[in-house]
Amino acid sequence: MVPSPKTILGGGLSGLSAAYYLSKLAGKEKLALIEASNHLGGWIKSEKVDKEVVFEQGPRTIRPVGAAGINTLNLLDDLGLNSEVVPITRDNVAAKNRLIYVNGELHTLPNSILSLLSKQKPFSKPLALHLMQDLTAKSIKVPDESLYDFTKRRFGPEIADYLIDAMLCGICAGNSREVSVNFLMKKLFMYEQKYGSITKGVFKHLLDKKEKLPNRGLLAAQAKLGKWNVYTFKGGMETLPIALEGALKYFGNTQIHLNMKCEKITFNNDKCLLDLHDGSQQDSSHIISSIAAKNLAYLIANQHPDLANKLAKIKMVDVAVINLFYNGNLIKNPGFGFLVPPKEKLPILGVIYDSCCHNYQNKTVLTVMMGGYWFKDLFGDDPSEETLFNIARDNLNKILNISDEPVQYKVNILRQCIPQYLVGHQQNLEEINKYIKDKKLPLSLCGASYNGVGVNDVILSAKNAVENIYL
Ligand SMILES: Cc1cc2nc3c(=O)[nH]c(=O)nc-3n(C[C@H](O)[C@H](O)[C@H](O)COP(=O)(O)OP(=O)(O)OC[C@H]3O[C@@H](n4cnc5c(N)ncnc54)[C@H](O)[C@@H]3O)c2cc1C
Ligand SMILES: C=Cc1c2[nH]c(c1C)Cc1[nH]c(c(CCC(=O)O)c1C)Cc1[nH]c(c(C)c1CCC(=O)O)Cc1[nH]c(c(C)c1C=C)C2
Repeated sequence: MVPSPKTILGGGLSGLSAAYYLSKLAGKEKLALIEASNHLGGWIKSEKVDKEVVFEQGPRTIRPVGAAGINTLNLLDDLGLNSEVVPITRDNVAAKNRLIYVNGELHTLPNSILSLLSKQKPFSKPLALHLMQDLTAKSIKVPDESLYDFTKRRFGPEIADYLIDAMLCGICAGNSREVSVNFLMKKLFMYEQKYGSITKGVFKHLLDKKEKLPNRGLLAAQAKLGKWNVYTFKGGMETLPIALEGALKYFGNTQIHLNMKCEKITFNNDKCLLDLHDGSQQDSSHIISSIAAKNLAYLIANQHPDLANKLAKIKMVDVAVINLFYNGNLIKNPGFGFLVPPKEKLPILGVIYDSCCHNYQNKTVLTVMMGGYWFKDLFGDDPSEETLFNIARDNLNKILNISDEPVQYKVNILRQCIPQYLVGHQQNLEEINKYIKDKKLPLSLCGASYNGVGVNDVILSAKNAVENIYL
């Protein structure tokens, strides 16, 4: 009898990465990858609109640091993508200039020791003094807390309102009053809980061994030596899923099924059965689910309602992405882009200056992101593309003083695209993993819903999920 294949559910970046790592470990074992849409890469979509200009719908830059950052660079080495990478080094304006729009003005966020020590708008005193509030702030014992409450308690309201609120918009389009402190500041929160202040924790841990990092391949070594801040790809981010798909085809042991939504999963002893959109069924010895937790919840709800309830707690938000391309250099103060803290009550979350990262000559390419946690309140259930475009253009015209019309633009509404790690996320994750372990379900989880929403995180989550099967 032919053994049932291991199945990867979802063909986004995490599903493709899981298939890649699994292919390398599985030897001759057959694998299946099931993807609901006709496209591999999930939210990663790059559309070429002229000779050099690319409209990115999803991610556009990757960080090269930490274990997860090195892991991605090593994967790029393996895939032979070295010559496709475009580094943005720490001395590049796109790395140094990150802006926020507050009180009708754009302000550069502090990017050097000197700028931490001097008073800079919109802050009422030097940032260093805000940070020093931690020394005298009263500590409280709590199991988890919102990012907003934590930063307001430790550093004061200006840091929470301008810096943290804006940063959270620029990473998960979320509300810092609901997102867990562990999402961005796990270590700092642990220091406060253990030692009474972040500063004390930092000093106590100064001599700690550094995080164990994987060996650096060629690209990771170049990134360190060359002081890369972030990087992207010449032909756009889709270069990565395309290369992963190519590698899977080369290995030849993964059958990729596109347009094949999974509608139900039934676990039976140590086997699983997937009901597919076309009425067929797929037997599987193990499922690696890379789809959003709330989508997985729906598939298992009948048989495992308790697990489904826990998975469904991991909420997602909608983001409208408006790419615009203009002739000429329209950005007076180049940089990475700007974020708008929610306190400003504007209908946009932020704008990325894509042309600054790619060094396009005499062209301006911008991406406006809108909605997130506030999508429905701002735009209702089903805003038209025209409405969203007009809002994006009017805000750009006002904030960047642009009077030209774009040569081209594109509006996409990314429904349920970014997970929100709400207060209690960590505990919920532990309960999810315990349930799967206790019931001995042949199920592994990876993707943006669990241990980090960035490109690096989802690739590493896939690698860990695969390696844990073979432990
Ligand atoms: C607007 C935006 C900007 C971003 N910017 C950055 C950035 O600059 N840097 C960075 O590091 N990260 C960024 N990210 C995050 C990063 O892009 C994502 O976290 C990552 O791409 C998620 O990959 P994934 O595979 O986990 O999920 P997805 O991309 O959601 O893939 C899941 C796949 O599963 C499929 N699927 C779902 N249900 C089923 C089913 N029932 N049956 C079969 N298939 C199914 C879907 O069709 C999809 O293809 C951004 C994300 C967004 C949305
Ligand atoms: C306004 C909406 C969004 C912008 N980017 C994202 C959203 C939802 C998504 C996103 N951006 C980054 C990540 C990865 C985080 C990681 O763990 O690596 C994700 C999921 C990268 C990022 N972008 C900004 C920051 C501060 C970061 C964190 C890492 C880094 O330092 O590079 C800034 C930023 N994001 C957006 C804008 C307009 C912006 C402006 C300064 C858009």
